[in-house]
Amino acid sequence: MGQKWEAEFDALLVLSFGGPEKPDDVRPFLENVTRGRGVPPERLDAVAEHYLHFGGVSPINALNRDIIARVEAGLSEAGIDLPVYFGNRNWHPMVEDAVARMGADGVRSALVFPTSAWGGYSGCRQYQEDIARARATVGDAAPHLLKLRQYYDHPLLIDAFADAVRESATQLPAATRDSARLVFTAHSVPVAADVNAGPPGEGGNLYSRQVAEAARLTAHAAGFGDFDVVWQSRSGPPQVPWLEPDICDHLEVLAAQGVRSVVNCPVGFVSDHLEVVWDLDTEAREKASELGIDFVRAATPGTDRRFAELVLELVGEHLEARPARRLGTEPLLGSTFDGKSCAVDCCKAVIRPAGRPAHTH
Ligand SMILES: CC1=C(CCC(=O)O)c2cc3nc(cc4[nH]c(cc5[nH]c(cc1n2)c(C)c5CCC(=O)O)c(CCC(=O)O)c4C)C(CCC(=O)O)=C3C
Ligand SMILES: [Fe+2]
Repeated sequence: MGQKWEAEFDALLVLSFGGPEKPDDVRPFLENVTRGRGVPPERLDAVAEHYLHFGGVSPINALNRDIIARVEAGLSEAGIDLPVYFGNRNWHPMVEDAVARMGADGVRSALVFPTSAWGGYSGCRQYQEDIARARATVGDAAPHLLKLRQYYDHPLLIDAFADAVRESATQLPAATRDSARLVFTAHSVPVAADVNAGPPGEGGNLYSRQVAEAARLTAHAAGFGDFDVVWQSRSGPPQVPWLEPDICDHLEVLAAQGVRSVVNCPVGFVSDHLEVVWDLDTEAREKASELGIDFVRAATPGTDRRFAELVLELVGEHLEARPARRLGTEPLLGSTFDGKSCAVDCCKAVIRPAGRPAHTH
């Protein structure tokens, strides 16, 4: 069985978002991210500050290299000879360069592991577009690329989050630990993008539905009955509605209800990206402290050994036709060939020029 797979796929590409690795990278990186997306310049200045606060270095590339090292170790332990490549949408190593190198190395056909677990435009379809663009750029030498599926409810991911929730709760002061409120966060997106998320005619909101389901599964596994799902890291002009409430506004509501401690689980992020270390560990923590709330943030799963095992399992679904292990019931999509979308208009982009109101006549 392994032979059949090794004949069909001769490499694995880890496809991610990318981030700056020195101060001079920050502006060009942000321009790549926001080209044509209507993010106001004030927001870009603020986000540039966040990166510069950390010396102009995003944690994301190093975290992805760690994941790749563990995946390579797992593959070699399993006796699978499959070289792993690394490419990003927005910063070096760029996916176009990775795909060019794969072609030059004689790779004909490869699997692609995306570092986003989710459906939706930003979390899924845009990665399909990256694959299609990279193949088009490289031309005839480009390998065929099969993107692996969404994995937001994989038991290895949920277990890693649940252990992290339990572990971070133990860091709360004994006096407020037992009454702690569990608050999940994921990256906000425009409401219109969430409405478009999923195949047309299947109810929409695929991203927020998957986030809600992952939160429920994690809370249950961690032994919490009550929990909230809120959002973080909004951008875009103020008149465009995004998923709400924001974590910081929600902390005010919780404080007014008498909540004295919060366990925050960034269920929407696989690693400690800048959004985690800035928007949560800096801004939300400061807000909580102003409100007199004890605040702890659960670890992300990227550094957990189970995350590399998850990558190997997804690869094994193609190697050995293993059934997809999952805990949830929401639609599970996102695996397509050569950057096609899952369906016509699946997770369609919402492009609106900066500053223009949603409805004009
Ligand atoms: C759903 C989602 C994920 C999760 C899925 C996935 O992982 O892909 C994600 C991940 C990430 N987003 C990241 C960074 C940024 N996202 C931005 C802007 C935006 N994100 C959006 C959504 C998402 N983003 C959206 C709808 C926008 C508006 C503009 C647009 O429609 O594209 C901007 C522009 C400035 C700002 O407004 O913040 C930056 C710098 C980084 C790297 C962080 C690091 O360096 O560690 C990562 C992993
Ligand atoms: Fe983002």
